[in-house]
Amino acid sequence: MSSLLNADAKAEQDRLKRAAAEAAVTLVEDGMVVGLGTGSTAAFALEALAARIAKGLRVSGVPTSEATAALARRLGVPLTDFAAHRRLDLAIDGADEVERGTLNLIKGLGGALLYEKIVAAASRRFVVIADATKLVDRLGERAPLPVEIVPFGLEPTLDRLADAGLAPLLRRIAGSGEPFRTDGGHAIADCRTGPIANPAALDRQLRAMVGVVDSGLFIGMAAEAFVGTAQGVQCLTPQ
Ligand SMILES: O=C(CO)[C@H](O)[C@H](O)COP(=O)(O)O
Repeated sequence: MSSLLNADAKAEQDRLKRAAAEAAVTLVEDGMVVGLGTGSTAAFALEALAARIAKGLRVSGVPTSEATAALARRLGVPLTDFAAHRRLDLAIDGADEVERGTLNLIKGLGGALLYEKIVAAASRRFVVIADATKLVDRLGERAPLPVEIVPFGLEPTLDRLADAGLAPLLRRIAGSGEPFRTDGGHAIADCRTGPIANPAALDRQLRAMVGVVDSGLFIGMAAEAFVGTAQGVQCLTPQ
């Protein structure tokens, strides 16, 4: 019974993710170079983009992960890279938490935060897509904060995160027992922060730590968030 309820809730969440993704993909114009996000919501956006390409839209995409690149190839979405395009017109990506008002984000539970941040930073317009469960009053309320770290010196870096009160847990590939590695070859520590009072200060503190590559905090980067709700898709802008 409860697994049926869970299946229903998951189907509804997927419906809202898809609706948000489809709304964001309407922003894509002919000739654009688009940053392609990672995760289940971003996969719905890729499907919507592929459907428009099948009808004649000409675009190319820069993927934020090998998984997204593989899906894009399967769906027939042409890929390009930063060597050919230093600036992207638009990037569309999911998020683990979206803070109401600021549109600051936690990203990276899918393990692609560094490449996602590089793509978002290189884009003229960065658009977030999410279902309503991702909206929070304060970042860190529900999701852990992923922090990407260099494997060399992993243990002292984890100690540094623990000394900062962040209770880091290493992300592991389910079942294998091996530490998870990002496409860039780094490890990820998921940190329990609780509600974060000053995300910009925490992001600065983390990025200043030896051994830390980047944090999953995306501060002041999102221009809009398309959020799928039971009442329809809301387009939020930073207040
Ligand atoms: O940051 C991410 C991957 O690194 C994803 O965008 C985030 O985890 C959301 O995933 P989903 O759309 O599957 O809920």
